[in-house]
Amino acid sequence: MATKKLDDDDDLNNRRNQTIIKATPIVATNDSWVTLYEDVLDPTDDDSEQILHELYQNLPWNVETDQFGPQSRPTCYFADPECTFSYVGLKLDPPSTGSTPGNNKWHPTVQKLRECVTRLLAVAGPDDPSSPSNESSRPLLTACLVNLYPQNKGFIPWHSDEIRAHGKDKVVASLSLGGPRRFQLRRRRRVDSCNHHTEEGETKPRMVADLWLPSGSVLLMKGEVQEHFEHCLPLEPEIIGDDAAAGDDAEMSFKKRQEDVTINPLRISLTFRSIVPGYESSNNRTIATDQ
Ligand SMILES: O=C(O)CCC(=O)C(=O)O
Ligand SMILES: [Fe+2]
Repeated sequence: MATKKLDDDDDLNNRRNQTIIKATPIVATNDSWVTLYEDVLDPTDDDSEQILHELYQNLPWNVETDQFGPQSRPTCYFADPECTFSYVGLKLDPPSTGSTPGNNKWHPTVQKLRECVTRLLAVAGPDDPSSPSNESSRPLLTACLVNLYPQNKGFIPWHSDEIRAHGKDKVVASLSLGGPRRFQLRRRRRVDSCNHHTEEGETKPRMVADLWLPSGSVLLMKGEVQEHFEHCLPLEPEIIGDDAAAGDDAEMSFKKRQEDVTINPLRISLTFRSIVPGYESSNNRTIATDQ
């Protein structure tokens, strides 16, 4: 994707293709993997900035209403035929052309990014157990929920993704554009038969990760991650620390800092998913309520 401008220059293309993608394991147990891949898109290439603004302006954003009310950010959904995503009382179907029901209509840029993330997961390494196996003949990434976090707005509260339709690999691979925005991951709490809260791995700290997702990175969640963990993307408070209460100088310096730094910058995430075509219709499932 980032090589678009270099199409006529094989030498440069070759060099770019050798760019090192940094992989940081965040969770790696026998059934759950969370890995952050950085520099999947080159952040120094203005392409990622251009793609961010193209998607921001051109995608058909919509604030969906789920069982808890209007969602905390606009989204839009692309998917292969019959790849319905049902979560929190909401059913998202693949876009259709209108006259041809079920005809898939991926936005061309989202489609190119799907190919880019598919390539990343394919080369993530056969020795890496977090690398999805995709033994079926259909594409691994069949759907994409795109999330918009407008500047100083847009967040996602603590939740686990509803992945019952995501097949064996249970892949959610989130490509970040813009930002950075904060991402937190913690162990899930469960209520036992006596109505007591219990935590998975009670001897370990509950919070597992608290990091900033850089533009051009991909956060892969795979396996039983949603079963054992929950995640969120909070909004940072606009006033940090005691500065506002600490007198004129501090207030001035805070205002200055605000001019220099956008605390919650515009971000778009493309969450590519391994939804199995026909799963929801053939299972005629009831809607889960775990977000
Ligand atoms: O924006 C992200 O990277 C993750 C979004 C998310 O948690 C979701 O769509 O379920
Ligand atoms: Fe999520």
